[in-house]
Amino acid sequence: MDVIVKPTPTLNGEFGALSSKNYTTRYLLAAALAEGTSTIHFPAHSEDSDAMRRCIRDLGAVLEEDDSKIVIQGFGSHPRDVRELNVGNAGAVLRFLMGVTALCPEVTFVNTYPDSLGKRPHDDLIDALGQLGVEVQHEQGRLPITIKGGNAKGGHIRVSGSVSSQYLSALLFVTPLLAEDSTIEVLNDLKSKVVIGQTLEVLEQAGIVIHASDDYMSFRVPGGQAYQPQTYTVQGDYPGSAAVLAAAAVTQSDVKILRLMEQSKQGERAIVDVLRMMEVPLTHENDVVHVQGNGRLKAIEFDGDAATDAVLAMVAAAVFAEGTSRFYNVENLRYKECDRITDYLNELRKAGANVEERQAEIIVHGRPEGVEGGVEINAHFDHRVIMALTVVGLRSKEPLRIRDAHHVAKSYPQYFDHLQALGASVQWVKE
Ligand SMILES: O=C(O)C1=C[C@@H](OP(=O)(O)O)[C@@H](O)[C@H](O)C1
Ligand SMILES: C=C(OP(=O)(O)O)C(=O)O
Repeated sequence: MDVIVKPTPTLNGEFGALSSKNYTTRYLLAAALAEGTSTIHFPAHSEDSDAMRRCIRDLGAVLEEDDSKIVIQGFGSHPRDVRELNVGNAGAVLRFLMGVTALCPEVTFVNTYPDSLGKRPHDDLIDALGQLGVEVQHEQGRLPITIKGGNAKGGHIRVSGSVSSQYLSALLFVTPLLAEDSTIEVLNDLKSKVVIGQTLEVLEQAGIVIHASDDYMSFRVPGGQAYQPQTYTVQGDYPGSAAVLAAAAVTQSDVKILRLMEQSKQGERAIVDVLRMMEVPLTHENDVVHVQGNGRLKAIEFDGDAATDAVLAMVAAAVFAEGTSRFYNVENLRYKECDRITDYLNELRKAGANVEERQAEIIVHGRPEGVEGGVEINAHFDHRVIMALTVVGLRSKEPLRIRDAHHVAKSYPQYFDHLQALGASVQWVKE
């Protein structure tokens, strides 16, 4: 399915933010790893969170869900012996479960998105699992991947953090369940470091003890622990909301998004500070972000690693800013659903934006007068490319047609409904 995005001068209205993808995947996993019954209120519904639901069910968890909560009977440290798992296109789900299946005799993760997740590297995690005595079969570090676990006991593990924080999160989820204590040493840089704060927060809520250094570069994990069944409540999602806030920033708007916690550990809450630095009129009080956009924005410089999943939305806003913006320290955007630097900037250029790339930087020469539009956009299987190009389309002179926009459902299936409710001219069309 494609979406046609037409120029839309004004957006008005309010709605509750979608539920956080990162917290939903973590709570589902923590509940599955507990023996006993856990409840998760307001879990996210999207392809990625559904992938985690499907896989923990396959591994032996029992799930019962109604409109507002999911009740999970976990399998504790004894997942069922399954042959295959299908994580769809969900990177975090794959990596977390590659860790957990170190407890299983033999599981194959199948490759259902060869052009997206199928291209992403997992070498650093494969290497770390090898240090735990887990045999991993793989295609040059990529899917399909077979994990032959069952013998992992714990010990000293070194893992590189220079490509993704998800490898470290995977180890933090599984090592507490191993018989012996573990120490984890992070080599090189740790990208998306703030996300580790979310992992540690959830582990602590599940009663797991981890001793982390202040810089998150080394960890001591006592073995033989048990996840406690818990009641969790999922907070609103900043990465998805960032795109709607960017849309409000580039139009004449009066838009409120509710349920966005000021004290959240989601790094992407930086969208609020970034838009403020761009001089977009907004407030953030009582978990409500209120944007009263006037369409005028100022260029900024920003370290994107702190807010990795909101950078594309920030860049989309910068397309219309006065001056040149620079988003630096973003190399790991290249290892996501697509190459979010080269592929994304190619699509932005098609739409008429003036952008430049470096290996680890995106540079945007703003065009406050608007961009031409009138072209077809390749989504590259990437929900965040789809959301960001939609922001650009709202302020293009001619409509943008975003091909295969249904991939937005990876994280935010209601994105276009929410925008329509605000008055955006967006319309689904069959190919
Ligand atoms: O741990 C997680 O849930 C995630 C970590 C981040 O990935 P990287 O650590 O690869 O940057 C982020 O982009 C992804 O959407 C979710
Ligand atoms: C990169 C993302 O997800 P994942 O790595 O889990 O596929 C994302 O949601 O933008």
